[in-house]
Amino acid sequence: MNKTIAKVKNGIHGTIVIPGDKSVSHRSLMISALCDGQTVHVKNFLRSADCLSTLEAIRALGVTVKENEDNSLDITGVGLQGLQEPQTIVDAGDSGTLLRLMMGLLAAQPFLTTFTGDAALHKRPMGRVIKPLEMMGAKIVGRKDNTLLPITILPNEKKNFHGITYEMPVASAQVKSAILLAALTAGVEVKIIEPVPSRNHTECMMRAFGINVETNGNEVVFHPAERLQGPKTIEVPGDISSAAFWLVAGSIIPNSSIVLKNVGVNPSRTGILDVLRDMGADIVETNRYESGGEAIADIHVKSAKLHGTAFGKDIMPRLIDEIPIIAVAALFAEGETKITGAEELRVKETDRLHAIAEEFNKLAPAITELEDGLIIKGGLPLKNSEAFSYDDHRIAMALAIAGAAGEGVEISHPECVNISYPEFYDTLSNVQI
Ligand SMILES: O=C(O)C1=C[C@@H](OP(=O)(O)O)[C@@H](O)[C@H](O)C1
Ligand SMILES: C=C(OP(=O)(O)O)C(=O)O
Repeated sequence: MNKTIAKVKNGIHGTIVIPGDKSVSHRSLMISALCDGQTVHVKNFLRSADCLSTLEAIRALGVTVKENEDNSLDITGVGLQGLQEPQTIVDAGDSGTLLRLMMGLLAAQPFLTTFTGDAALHKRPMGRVIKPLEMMGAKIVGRKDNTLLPITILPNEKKNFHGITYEMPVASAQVKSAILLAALTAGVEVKIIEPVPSRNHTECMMRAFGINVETNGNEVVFHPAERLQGPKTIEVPGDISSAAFWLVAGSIIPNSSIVLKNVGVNPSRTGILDVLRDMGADIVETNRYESGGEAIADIHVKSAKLHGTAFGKDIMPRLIDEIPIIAVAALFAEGETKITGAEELRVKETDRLHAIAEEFNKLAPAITELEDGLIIKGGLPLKNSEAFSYDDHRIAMALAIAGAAGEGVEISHPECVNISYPEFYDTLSNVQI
């Protein structure tokens, strides 16, 4: 069934408590699972489809996870050598993060794991993870010359693993994290060099668990540890990639004023704040503090007159998932916006550059698709139309905000928001006067 989004009449107002960060939620399960018999309390875990798939996968590896009513988890670690062979195929669902990080986690285990996933995940490139893991000693087989799902990790022994220095061809936190998790479980030293630094949640969380991970510019060096000593509690910050929809909605819908609570503002994720401020947005951060190496703040956003901008590959990893909603900001800005260096968007849940150009042009003929980006003409009148989510959560939510700020929209395949933000449509209704 389609989702009808109406034009917002009188602005959006109030306070939104932003749900837990998807990246940090995945990592909280995988890293806590490796503690020595200790129970880690994870607060504000994101109960979305992707993170619940990771919860099931971790249980399949023999780890006890208690789910509490307040969205917290209690995870009892089994130690660095304590994971058990899953009795059936591990289903990664739609989640690139689950699959790629778990391939690292399981690369050096003495048992076999086979992964599957949904139709979208079967098309996404996995050679980028398999290659460095094989260089470390892993034995992995996958469809199409070890590049695609289904993928099997063969039983292996730690003694077959060795450290590597790996220069990553693409900036990817998932590839970096897979290598770090393999190094942790295999007990080897690795050095990773990124073209541009990507999100560093794995490094932050490993440090919170007593691991020595050094960062120097584009280089990350991991030193092996005998065992993991977890903090008693992990606090998952609100996901800035979810807050992004309200940052843009609050900016472009006239007469809006909205406070976003507990947003993760780790500098490796705040490219959206830089770009929106550069476009003229009125965004103020308050109540800043740190937890587990992650910066957290409240963000107040008010309507503002935006203008076009240009940005490219250097900032891309800091806002990689925000391009669909930044495209919406650009539609409502004065002048042109040019986005380049965004070719990674072609291998997300869908080809997001193509999906943005196809579907937003149904609302206004404003977008030109480039090989590695988009040119967006701002200020054209929008019309109400039907548009397709491509079963991609970020496309669906960006379309919803474009419709709410414009003349409404009918979204087909709207339920994919469950991947990262199950309460998104309810929140959109609740913040309208
Ligand atoms: O490590 C992570 O949690 C993620 C890394 C990014 O992917 P890449 O590593 O492929 O850039 C991002 O797009 C994804 O939503 C989450
Ligand atoms: C690309 C995304 O996630 P993943 O790679 O985990 O599927 C996303 O959430 O936008």
